[in-house]
Amino acid sequence: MQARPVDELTEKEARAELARLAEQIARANRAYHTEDAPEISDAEYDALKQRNLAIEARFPALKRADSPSEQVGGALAEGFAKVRHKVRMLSLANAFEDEDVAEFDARIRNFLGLSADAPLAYTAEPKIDGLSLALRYVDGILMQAATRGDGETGENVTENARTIADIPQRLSGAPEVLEVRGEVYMSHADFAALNTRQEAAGEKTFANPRNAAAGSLRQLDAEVTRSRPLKFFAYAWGEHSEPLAETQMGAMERLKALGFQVNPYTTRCDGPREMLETYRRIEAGRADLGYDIDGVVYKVDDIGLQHRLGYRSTTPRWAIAHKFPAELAWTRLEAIDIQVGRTGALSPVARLHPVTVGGVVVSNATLHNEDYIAGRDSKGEAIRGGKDIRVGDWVQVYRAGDVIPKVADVDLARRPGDAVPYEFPTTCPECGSEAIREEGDSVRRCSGGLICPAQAIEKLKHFVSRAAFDIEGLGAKQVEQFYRDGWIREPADIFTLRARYGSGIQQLKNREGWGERSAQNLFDAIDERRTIPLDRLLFALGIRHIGEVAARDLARHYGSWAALIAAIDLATPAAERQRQAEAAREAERRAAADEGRRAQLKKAADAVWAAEPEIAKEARAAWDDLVGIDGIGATVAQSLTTSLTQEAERASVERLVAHLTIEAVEPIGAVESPVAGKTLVFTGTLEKMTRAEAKARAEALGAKVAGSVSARTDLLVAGPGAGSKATKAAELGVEVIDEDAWLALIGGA
Ligand SMILES: NC(=O)c1ccc[n+]([C@@H]2O[C@H](COP(=O)([O-])OP(=O)(O)OC[C@H]3O[C@@H](n4cnc5c(N)ncnc54)[C@H](O)[C@@H]3O)[C@@H](O)[C@H]2O)c1
Ligand SMILES: [Zn+2]
Repeated sequence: MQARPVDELTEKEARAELARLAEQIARANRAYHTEDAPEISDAEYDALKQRNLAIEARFPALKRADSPSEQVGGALAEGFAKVRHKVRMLSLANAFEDEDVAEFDARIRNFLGLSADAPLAYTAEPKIDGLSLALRYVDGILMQAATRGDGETGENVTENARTIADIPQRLSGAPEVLEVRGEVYMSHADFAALNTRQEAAGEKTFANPRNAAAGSLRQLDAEVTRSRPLKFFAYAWGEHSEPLAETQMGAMERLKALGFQVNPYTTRCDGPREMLETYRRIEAGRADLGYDIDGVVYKVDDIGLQHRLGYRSTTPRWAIAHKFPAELAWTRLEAIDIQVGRTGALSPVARLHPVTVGGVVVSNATLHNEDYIAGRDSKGEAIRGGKDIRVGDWVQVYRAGDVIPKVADVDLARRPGDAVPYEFPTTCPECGSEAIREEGDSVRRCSGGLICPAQAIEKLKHFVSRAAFDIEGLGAKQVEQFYRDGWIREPADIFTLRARYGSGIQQLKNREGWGERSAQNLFDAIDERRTIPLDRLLFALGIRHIGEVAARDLARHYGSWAALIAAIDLATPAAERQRQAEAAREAERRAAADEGRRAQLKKAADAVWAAEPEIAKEARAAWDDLVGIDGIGATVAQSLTTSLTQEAERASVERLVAHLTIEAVEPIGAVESPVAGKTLVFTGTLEKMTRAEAKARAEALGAKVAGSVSARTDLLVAGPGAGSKATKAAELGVEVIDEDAWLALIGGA
């Protein structure tokens, strides 16, 4: 799907899109970081993050409280003890183009107040595609190893780390306290051998070396980790009782002297030109390294400057990851299959002649939707120069350290003479119901609803998934089996399973794969989930557009299931009216040629509301309240009201809820600091740091920095030459302090 250019978005569209992006990114993070099983490609993920950043840059006011640009990694997996990091473990900002590197240099000079020709050195080193690990040594003895987790708290994997040969158990000549950080990874050869062994043993194989490394390190049984050939490169440090060196290069040498592996391709560079040369050299040697790298990391060499530059919410200002472009290959498209998803979406899947892309054999790829196959985007505009995709075509497959590959291009010169345009089905291949494509939707959907077995099964799978009810022993496979046998047709049936079959556990025992013990465990696991937080329940229902983030927003707003349902019922007539008004407006918009007429028609559409005084005030208020929730918006609200008031669907939800105790959800906490939550203004000349640096420090401590003084200002930091702002602050009774007092307040220079 071709996304709309960010600078064409209206504020309303931007808000809705930020919500959607938060959703998609949260989901990808969970799959990738928590479950080691990514669902989208890295390139696709990076594109989502970039777009989110671009929209936030254009509409700073719309930035969400739970913005993905403020988060690192994913939730911790269950079963590990938690380790709170003394120094946060962060992510890296990305560069994709050469210009981004020059800009990175310019930004740093600007921040530090350095002229364009002042010397400024960097290091360039391969970005290892593994997972980061923090090793804590006290008096030279390895005491603790922790994964990054969400950056604040990681998983304790000490015993697992002790099994890795590259990780020294003892250091001599190290500072009293030293936390060494680096990347755990697996070589290509070890990865291939591991997959062969896994396959022979009938165990799951890994999609790529990164997943294999992450899955192997994060094992509850360290003996499993021992059997996996993991390696480790050191490249950073956390808490340390004395400095390692004055430069990044020096620190790497010191780490090497202490007995760590450091990457031999790390190079000192005198500026962007040398950085790009090093990037090209590392990229050219990539295939011969024997392990995966996904880019080059540049870091300011001078550690003193690194300290001054400091951090944004999730990334250091003094480093950036320059990513390699995605990997591509050509192969033949053998067939197009249609899969039916949870919301009835018909998704076309390309069956490919197997081809190796970036070290992974690819035989399926997504084709997105019917427009994509036809060579159009959702607006009807040409993509790929308008080339359609046909069975028999040679297609370009695109992958970037990822799992679901895509078809990016078609070679018309190699198109077989008898190839015909693909005809997208207009009935559901699973249940035969009509498949409808609504105005403005790029996806065709099966209209069968709950009678469509594909939708019912996908809904159930979603219901029991990790982020939803997470019922131990009831995975996708079991759900399919239970559905086929007619034991579970809808979520409520899960909670009556024991009542219906429990007395005769015999029945379950007689089935493939179930014993007395596992049946009993399943019933117990189900009982454990009879109490469920409201947000999880909402997410589990699998309503279109309601992902984890929207579910949490709704749960926080309404507090209880009863309040939510009451509000929805109340808002529904208004929702319907709104839908009609929008449909009218949309139809007119398409008909209207010129501005004047459009305005006239907009008025007419607005009149739909005006002409309906019987839509009670409360309905309107309930609707406004719903769409007013930060991050919800009309699309989510419509989906929620439509699905929860649709008769069969509502009945099914009511049957489910009757078995549950639903818990309220608490709001999130904030950073603790003397300026957290306060609004600050800087004015005059600061002498110890640039304005940018001061602002960054304040924001890192949870303060908001405003450009002008108002009644909402809590504190004015005024350097010499402060003018009208200081006067205004005095008038408003706002507290004014100087730079030294400011430094003292935030804990020194
Ligand atoms: N496919 C998906 O669904 C999905 C989801 C989430 C994240 N991702 C991928 O994960 C990455 C984003 O996650 P991220 O927050 O870990 O950011 P990142 O991988 O872009 O950068 C930060 C990480 O780089 C690693 N690193 C490797 N070599 C390094 C070196 N020499 N110096 C410093 N750091 C080095 C560290 O582990 C560090 O935490 C991206 O590549 C993204 O595409 C993919
Ligand atoms: Zn169907």
